[in-house]
Amino acid sequence: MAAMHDDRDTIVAIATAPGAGGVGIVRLSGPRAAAIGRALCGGRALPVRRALHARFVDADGATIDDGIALRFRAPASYTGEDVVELQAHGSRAVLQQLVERCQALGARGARPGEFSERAFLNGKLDLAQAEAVADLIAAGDARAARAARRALEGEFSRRVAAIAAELLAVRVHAEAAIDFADEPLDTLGGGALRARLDAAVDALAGLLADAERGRKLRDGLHAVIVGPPNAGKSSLLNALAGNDRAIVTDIAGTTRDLLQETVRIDGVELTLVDTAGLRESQDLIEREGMRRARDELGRADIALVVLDARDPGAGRADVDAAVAGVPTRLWLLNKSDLLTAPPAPPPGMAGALPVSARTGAGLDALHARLRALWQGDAGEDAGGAFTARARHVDALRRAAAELDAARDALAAEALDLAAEALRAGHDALGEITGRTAPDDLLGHIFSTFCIGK
Ligand SMILES: Nc1nc2c(ncn2[C@@H]2O[C@H](COP(=O)(O)OP(=O)(O)OP(=O)(O)O)[C@@H](O)[C@H]2O)c(=O)[nH]1
Ligand SMILES: [K+]
Ligand SMILES: [Mg+2]
Repeated sequence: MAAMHDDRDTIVAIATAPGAGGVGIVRLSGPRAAAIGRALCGGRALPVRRALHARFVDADGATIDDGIALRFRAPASYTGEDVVELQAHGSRAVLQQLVERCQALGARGARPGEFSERAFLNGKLDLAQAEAVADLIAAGDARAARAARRALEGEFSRRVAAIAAELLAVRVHAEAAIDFADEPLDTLGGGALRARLDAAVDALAGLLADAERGRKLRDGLHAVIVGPPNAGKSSLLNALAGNDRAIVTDIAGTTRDLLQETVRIDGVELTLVDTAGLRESQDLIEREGMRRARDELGRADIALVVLDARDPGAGRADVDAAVAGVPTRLWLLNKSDLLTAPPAPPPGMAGALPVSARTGAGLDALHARLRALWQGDAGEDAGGAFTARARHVDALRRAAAELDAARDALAAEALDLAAEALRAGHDALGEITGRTAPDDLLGHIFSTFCIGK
């Protein structure tokens, strides 16, 4: 991990959210933070970790505002550097003047996420923990916030690090055995080696499953609405979202492009994507729409399959093929308002729900079904759940593939191949905590943070 950099510049930003508030905070970090803070407080030295009530003054001593100054000495601060926080009245004009005064005194405006980036570079947080800071700030409900806290506290990182350490040990053992290639592996502790690798494979599989749940906790569920033309897909999107975003007409093939809406149903964040109806068509635009629909299904947690309740078999073949790979499929028999008797459940559509996008009938049952799915998927908050990101899941999957390769290589007594796969698996895990993350990935991650964080 990088050592602390005393040659770094000192950065400044407003740390509180835009808009007026009772209190607003300006944060400084870097070697000149204490000196700049002192100058702003009219030359009064800032005590460490104690509140100082002070007047904040400009260059000619005129008061900008009065408030509280707090100083943290490196390395015992959020960034690991000298940090000063100025709490003033939460006026944008006041906070901006304080920032400008800090800049005149030698600080530089911080880039988005730069405080967290410095915390990462100074070893205060690993990358997954820094990402958890951003996830905590963005958490939409208490459960997501608790899960982000757990990731921030290192719950996720510790499990990654434990597996990484195990892989390193197995690799060292395998590399040592390469020098004795004439001897059978079993006389060189091959059995123990395989057992350790098997245990690491199991631990990684468990972590991957938890990270996939954590990804859903963070991102919500991704539901794609599909079905034959005119079944009422766009009408259903509008009914669930409570607006009229999607164009609805009685012309088959109305929807061409993907249309996305984020809705919150019983506390569950759901991304809904409306798609073009699936059918044989020579129309170029419509075909491109269907291609996009199929593509989108590749990212779906749930397919909401909308069928016309009066003829649920119509167009089924295209739809069944398109949703075959989606983890969860929910069959909706729409336009149930046009039926005189409840529809008989069609074959192969266990648990099909009659609904009506027009009258709203059955939508409560659909909400309940989605909620149950969410709880089954993301897990009840029984403890241990942590937030994770798609990039973490991806890295864990790559690590798992490398471990499989290492296992095969060990079985074939190809020790050099096994060692190579173990190294690649170890590197994939290192991307999660940032140990082996390339600079452009780091830059990308921190640039998505807000300024002042
Ligand atoms: N009676 C009744 N009509 C509905 C219902 N849902 C949709 N419709 C009607 O069915 C027609 C098609 O609705 P859309 O929502 O455009 O259907 P779609 O599946 O998005 O159609 P495409 O985008 O063309 O594939 C419209 O005339 C709607 O008013 C419903 O629940 N009941
Ligand atoms: K239509
Ligand atoms: Mg439509």
